Order: sequence, then structure tokens, then C-alpha cells
Amino acid sequence: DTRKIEMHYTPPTSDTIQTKPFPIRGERANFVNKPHVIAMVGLPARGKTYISKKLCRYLNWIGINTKVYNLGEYRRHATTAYQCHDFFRPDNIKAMAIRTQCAMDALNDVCQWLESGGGEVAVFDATNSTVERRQLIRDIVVKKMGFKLFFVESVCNDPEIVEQNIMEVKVSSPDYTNMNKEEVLADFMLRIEHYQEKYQPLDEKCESDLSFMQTYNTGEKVLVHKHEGHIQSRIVYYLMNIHIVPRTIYLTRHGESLMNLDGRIGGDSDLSDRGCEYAKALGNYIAEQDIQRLRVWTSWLCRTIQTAVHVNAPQERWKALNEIDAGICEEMTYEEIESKYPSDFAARDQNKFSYRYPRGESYEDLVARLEPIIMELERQGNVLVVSHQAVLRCLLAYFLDKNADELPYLQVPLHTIIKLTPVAYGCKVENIRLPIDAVDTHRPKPKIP
Ligand SMILES: COc1ccc(-n2cc(-c3ccccc3)c3c(=O)[nH]cnc32)cc1
Ligand SMILES: O=P(O)(O)OC[C@H]1O[C@](O)(CO)[C@@H](O)[C@@H]1O
Repeated sequence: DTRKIEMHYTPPTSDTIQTKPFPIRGERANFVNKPHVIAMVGLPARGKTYISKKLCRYLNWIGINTKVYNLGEYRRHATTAYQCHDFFRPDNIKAMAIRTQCAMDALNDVCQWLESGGGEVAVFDATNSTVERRQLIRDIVVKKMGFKLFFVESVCNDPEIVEQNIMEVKVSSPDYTNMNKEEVLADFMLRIEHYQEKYQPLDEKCESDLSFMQTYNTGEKVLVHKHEGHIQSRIVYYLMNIHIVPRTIYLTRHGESLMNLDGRIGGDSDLSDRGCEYAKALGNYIAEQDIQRLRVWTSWLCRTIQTAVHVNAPQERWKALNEIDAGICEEMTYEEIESKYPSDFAARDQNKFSYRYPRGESYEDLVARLEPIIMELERQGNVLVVSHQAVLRCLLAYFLDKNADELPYLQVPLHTIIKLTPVAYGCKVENIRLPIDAVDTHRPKPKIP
């Protein structure tokens, strides 16, 4: 049918869109922590998904139950294979209707998860690039559901960063499985132009009632407007500290210690002879890597300081990197603990993340003590961290997005360098085992009888 159908696009309101019934709310009980929606704003290829995923990983790690809702995934689920940028033309009525319906479906899922799924923070990863769309979100999230809403806009006009983003993550997007890199770049630049036509950055004058932050050129400059509450302040602070400059983080335990040889936990013993061998080998390995402006961080315990002694780089001692405090069980073997404190020993295996040694710490306590270490690591360049088994499990869980059940059982063997390199939205991890024997201190989760 070649007749051009004249259709006038009437912008939707939260009542006209065919949605599944939102769980209508009465007045929300005034919880200490109201559920939060973090809504991203920004043109394509401004790092919205990068920020969403990284923020989600950080909030889950500090114990705030967070989930990302990516509108692109809803759209791909709703439509057949992506043809090209035409789909995103603002005058493409059919596509606009699909896109708006997808947004409503995503918001519906967000509200259900926060309402009854145990969620605390939902990150709505979409362009949300018009005042109209942001008002719609506000009507649903704040007025209907009584949740808190915080917009995070990424403004970035550095063509190199935008192109780096496209070449690093868009080329592997499901939208572009049958295109080569040049075609992807060309199509994506046109896609951005379609958004650009209608893009309205957050404006503190006409959106004066909204809580939001804007980050310019990956955090070079940040504007914060009427942020409210603890979670929003933590998000602003986190996004001011992260950067995208390529670097490598090396994690290693101290060399084998005399307590390790004896099967005893904790204490502050010296390295064994093999532990001293590892320290020398570590010094050689790091020298061979010729790492630019390397910093070395150790704990205050002598086994980590002795391990770093041959590494030729500026060193810092962090008490926060000390091993988990086993309280009354310090310097005991697991067998001694099991025979002297059988119920404590059993309780620890029941919930190793939350179990706290009497007059000691839990893994949960460790994560809280290590949050400033993670924040400083995000600010840094190349760093070698020389620490301990329980501590490195917590740091690894942050970088590799491991949950509280997995964390206390992550494998962190002695005499092994764990090399972490940020890549796309995650981290490449390599284990470099230096050829010096050592005892195995890993105690797996016992099979529940
Ligand atoms: C690895 O793939 C990446 C994809 C996107 C990014 N990114 C991250 C930010 C960014 C934004 C705010 C704070 C920190 C980073 C950003 C951007 O402001 N403009 C384009 N891209 C960006 C980095 C890696
Ligand atoms: O939580 P797990 O598996 O007992 O491992 C932590 C223990 O590992 C060690 O670092 C070495 O055994 C101890 O100092 C510490 O208590």
C-alpha cells in the first residue's frame, strides 16, 4: 500500500500507554531506605552502560541489592534483528511506539522488583534524552510508586572517547553481528545524530525539582543538583573517583609464612624459606614487567612487608589490608578450633560471609573495612597489592562481581600473582603461578551431610 499514512504522533502520558497495571501504592511506609531508581541520561556512546554496570557491581559489593535494566535489551527482545539506524529516526512512528512500549515495560519491571522483589536500587540504563521522558519516569517512579529518583547524565563531546567507546563495546553489540567495524562506526554515528535532534540535556531551570548529577568527559567536571540521601551521595562520590585510563592491578598474597607451614591462622609470623624465595621471584617478575609508575601497597603485617622487599617501587602500608581478625581463634589450627569451639566452627561453614569470630571479624566486616581501599584503587593507576587470603577474596569479589556466597571460597593460592586488566565492561583476570612450592591454605566448603 503506497499511500502515505498521515499520522500525528501524540506524545504518551503515563495513563495512555497500554501497560500492565502498576502496583498502585498507597502512602509508602517511611522506610529508612526508600527504594531508589537511578535513571541514566545521555546520548549513545557516552558510557551509560559502563557506568550502570560498574555502579551496580559497586553497590552490590557494599551490600546494597542493585540491578540494571537496560532498555536496549528490551528493544532487542521486542523487535526482530536490528536493520540499521533508521529504526532510531524520530519520525519513525512505528519504531517510536515500540521504543516507548519497551520503556514502559522496563519501568514496570523496575517497579515490581523494587516493590516486591527485594530490590533496593534499580539502574534504568537508557538515553532518557528528553524532558518529556524524564517527566514520565518521575510520574511513575516518584508520584505513583513513592520511590526516590536520581538522574545521572553523562555529557561527553570528546570524539576520541566516543569513538573508543564504540570500537570497544558497540562492535560486539548484538545489533551489529553482521557488520564490520567501519560499517558499525558509520551506522552508530548516524544513530547518535537521530538522538541528537531531540536531545535535551538535564536543565536545572526547567527541571528544577529533579535530583540529578551531570558528569562531563568521564568525570573531569561534575555538577550535582538537589541530591538527597546517603545512596545518592555515595553514587556521586564513586563516579567522581572512577576513570577509564588503562592500567593493571596486581594482587598477590604474602609468601608462605611460618604460621602457614604450621597450618595456623592469623598471627604475624615471618616468611618461611620458600616464602623468602617467592619474595625474590616476585621482585624479578615485577622488574621484568617494566610497569610504569607502579605503586606497591602492603598490610602492616611483617609477612607482606617482607614479601615486597625486593620490589623496586614506592611502597605504602595499609592497616585496612591486614588479614581477617580471627579473634579468640587467632594462631590456632582449624582442627584445634573444631575441637575447642565446635558450634562456632560449624556456624562458620553455615554462613561463612556473615559469621564473625568471637572478638574478631567476619567477611562482611572485611568488605566494610576494604571499601576505602577499593575507592583509592579506582583512583589509582598501576598498583601491586600484597595482602592476605581473606582480604584478597574480598577485593577479587569486587573486580569479578562475585556474590556473598561465592566470596569466602574464592581460590587465592600462595605464590600466585593475580593480574587484573579492565576490558569492555569487566575485568580480564590472569593467574601467574611462580614456581616455588607452598602449602595449600584453601579450606573448601564441606559437603552438607
Ligand atoms: C570499555 O568500554 C567503555 C565504554 C564507555 C566508557 N565510558 C565511561 C565514561 C565515563 C563517564 C563518567 C564517569 C566515568 C566514565 C564515558 C564517557 O563519559 N563517554 C564515553 N564513554 C565513556 C568507558 C569504557
Ligand atoms: O576464611 P578462611 O578460609 O579461613 O581463610 C582466612 C584465613 O587464611 C589465612 O590468611 C591463612 O590461613 C588466615 O590468616 C585466615 O584466618
